[in-house]
Amino acid sequence: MKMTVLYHSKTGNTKQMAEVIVEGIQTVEGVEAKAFPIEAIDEAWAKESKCIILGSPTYMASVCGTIKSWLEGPCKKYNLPGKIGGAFATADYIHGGGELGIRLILDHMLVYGMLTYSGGGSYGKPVIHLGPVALKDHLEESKDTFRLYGQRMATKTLEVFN
Ligand SMILES: Cc1cc2nc3c(=O)[nH]c(=O)nc-3n(C[C@H](O)[C@H](O)[C@H](O)COP(=O)(O)O)c2cc1C
Repeated sequence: MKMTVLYHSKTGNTKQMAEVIVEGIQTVEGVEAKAFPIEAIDEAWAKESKCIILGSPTYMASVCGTIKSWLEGPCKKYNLPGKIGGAFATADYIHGGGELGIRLILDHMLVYGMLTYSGGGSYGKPVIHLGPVALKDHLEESKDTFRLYGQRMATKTLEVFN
C-alpha cells in the first residue's frame, strides 16, 4: 500500500522532517512511502496513495504561500476524496504558529473529503495532537516523534484500507 509525504522547503528543514516521517512509515510492514517536494510530485504514486501527508514551513503563523496555492487547485488531480490526510510543520519558534498551519491544511483536507488523522492521544505518549511541529534549532530532538507519527499514520492507513 502506497503513502505519500509532500512538502515545500526552502532551507531544508521541512524536507528533512518529511524524510523522517517516511522512515517511520517504512517500519510498518505492507506500506511503502515516498516523499516529494510539492514542485516535483510523482503523479502516479500520489494518485495511488491511500494516505497523503503534507508539510509546510510556518510563514507568518500559517502555511507558506506555496502550500496554500497548491491546496487551492493543483491538489485536486490526486484523487483526494476518501484518502487519509495528515499534516506537519517546521517553525523557528515554539509559539510561532506551526499548529495553526497544520490546522489550515487539515481544514482544506476535510473540504476535499479526506479522512484527517493524527493519532491524537490514542497511542499514549508522545501525544501528537494535530500533527507534529519541529523547531529549526531542535530538529534532531524531534526526529523520534516524527518517526512515530509516520508509524501511526501507516498503521491507521493499513487498518482502514486493508
Ligand atoms: C517568510 C518567512 C516567514 C516565517 N514566519 C515564521 C513564523 O511566523 N513563525 C515561525 O516560527 N517561523 C517562521 N519562519 C521560519 C520558518 O518557518 C522555519 O525556518 C522553517 O523551518 C523553514 O523551513 P524550510 O527549511 O523547510 O524552508 C518564517 C520564515 C520565512 C522565510
